[in-house]
Amino acid sequence: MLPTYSPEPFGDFSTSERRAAMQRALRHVAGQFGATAPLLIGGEQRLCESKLASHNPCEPKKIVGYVSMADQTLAHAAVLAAEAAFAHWRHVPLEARAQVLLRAAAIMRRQKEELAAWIVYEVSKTWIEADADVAEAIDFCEYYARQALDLQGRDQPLTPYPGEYLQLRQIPLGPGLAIPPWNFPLAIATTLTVAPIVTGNTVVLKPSPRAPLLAVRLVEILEAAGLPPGVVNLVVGDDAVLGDFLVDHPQIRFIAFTGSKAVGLRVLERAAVRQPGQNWIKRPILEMGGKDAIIVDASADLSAAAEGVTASAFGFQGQKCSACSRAIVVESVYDAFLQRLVERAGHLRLGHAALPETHVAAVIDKRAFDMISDYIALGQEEGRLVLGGEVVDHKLIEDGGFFINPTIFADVAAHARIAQEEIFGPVLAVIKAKDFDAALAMANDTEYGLTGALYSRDLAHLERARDEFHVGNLYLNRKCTGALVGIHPFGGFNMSGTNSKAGGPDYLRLFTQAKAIAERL
Ligand SMILES: NC(=O)c1ccc[n+]([C@@H]2O[C@H](COP(=O)([O-])OP(=O)(O)OC[C@H]3O[C@@H](n4cnc5c(N)ncnc54)[C@H](O)[C@@H]3O)[C@@H](O)[C@H]2O)c1
Ligand SMILES: N[C@@H](CCC=O)C(=O)O
Repeated sequence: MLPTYSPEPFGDFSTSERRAAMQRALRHVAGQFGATAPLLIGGEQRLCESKLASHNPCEPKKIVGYVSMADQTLAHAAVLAAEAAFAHWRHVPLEARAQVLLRAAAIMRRQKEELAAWIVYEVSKTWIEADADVAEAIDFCEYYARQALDLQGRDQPLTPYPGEYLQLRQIPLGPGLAIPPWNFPLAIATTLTVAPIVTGNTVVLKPSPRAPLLAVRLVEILEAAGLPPGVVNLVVGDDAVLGDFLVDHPQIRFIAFTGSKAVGLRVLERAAVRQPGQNWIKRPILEMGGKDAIIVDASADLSAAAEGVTASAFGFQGQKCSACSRAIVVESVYDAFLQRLVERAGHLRLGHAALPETHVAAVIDKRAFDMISDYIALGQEEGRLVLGGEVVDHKLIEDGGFFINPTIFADVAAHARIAQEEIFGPVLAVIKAKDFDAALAMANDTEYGLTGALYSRDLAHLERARDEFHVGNLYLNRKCTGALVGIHPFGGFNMSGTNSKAGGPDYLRLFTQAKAIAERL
């Protein structure tokens, strides 16, 4: 019998052993820089002539590694491999499928620092953020292994009917796509891949070209955990070449996507079109962006609120869908809160992700750097700069890293562009509300609805937030990032996606279809 699920503890880097282990892992991984990883199709490693380089955002001249790049012929081969593997994988006993996830979790646990080190270098997460990414990947494997045994290991209860033997079975869908974003390169690649396979589906995993190496690591781990050939196939390449091609492919049955609103909506539209030879309705599972707000009311503990807003806005450089990008503060405490916030966020240290003392490191790449810089320029017109703002010109930094200071604009109007559009960087808009009602209305007045938080000691306000704050993940008197698998099922409303609730009790159901069987006795 499996022990009860509980989330993987976070690394405690205050101990000298853990710090030394992480330093060793960083050196070990740096020693492997520049290697070329193959694609994996039908269990065969495929090295191609064209290669994608993955750069360290803190030192972009350093290439962390290369991955072979697929063209459409190889992408097609990957879909056919997933289709072929489905014929046998769907019949592999559930316990054996769950075992693969449990073994993968055990391997990840053994390689915890090494995986975190790859994340530090590939996407520029600080130690604690990288460690949390690995812990979440482990949690997804452990949690879904148990959930699958619950969902598919027994027939679902039905109302008895005289003279009939009744069953309701959850069966897999078929071969599908897993399309993760770059910002949780291990955790989200893991949830989008292992949830479908444990329920008997097969997968073509197409990671973001901005962070392909952790997907390579994931596939290696799944192979080492005993996953048969073809059950997960890895293709990496240009979005313009592979994106629409894979989404449109007639043999694809479901698309598990996490990323931006624009791409999510594109996937949704294209998936709705029936292609020649396609005998099913494709099932899109889409988790998209956010414009998440933290409300601070007149009764709030302002120091706790400043701490929570700082962590939510600037953790991983604000590059989380859950990041707080709007602090909505009631007039009577606005100045006092702002002062505490600026003081708190002003202590954040900008630096290389590989250094343990760093709080905020580089953003993912030049494209992100330029886009965030444009929003900072716009913020100068739309608000009053109270922290940061000067974009650190990457040319001025010796290694050319894409560093941007934590930036806060105060007195931003609720409908300003920096208060409505997802910036996905370390930029926070602080908005004044005349009272709690106005604050709640502003918080809900966006096209998104992913995370939100309220800092308050007023029981009536906390109750109103439970009822009226329209977000998929609501947090009361705590930060709005850091959902834990099995504890805070994650996914939003409105343009934030289809509310799939990764790490929740219904998630696996999205990768199955229900078959009702009645036998006359
Ligand atoms: N709601 C969530 O759970 C969640 C979690 C993490 C990130 N996000 C969101 O993801 C975004 C950041 O990630 P990103 O920059 O990688 O997003 P993105 O939309 O640019 O890319 C997401 C994935 O889609 C792929 N892609 C791009 N064009 C495609 C196409 N035409 N067809 C198919 N796939 C295509 C990318 O290569 C990548 O793998 C932010 O908006 C963030 O809020 C949401
Ligand atoms: N699940 C993560 C966010 C994932 C999006 O980037 C959190 O809860 O902070």
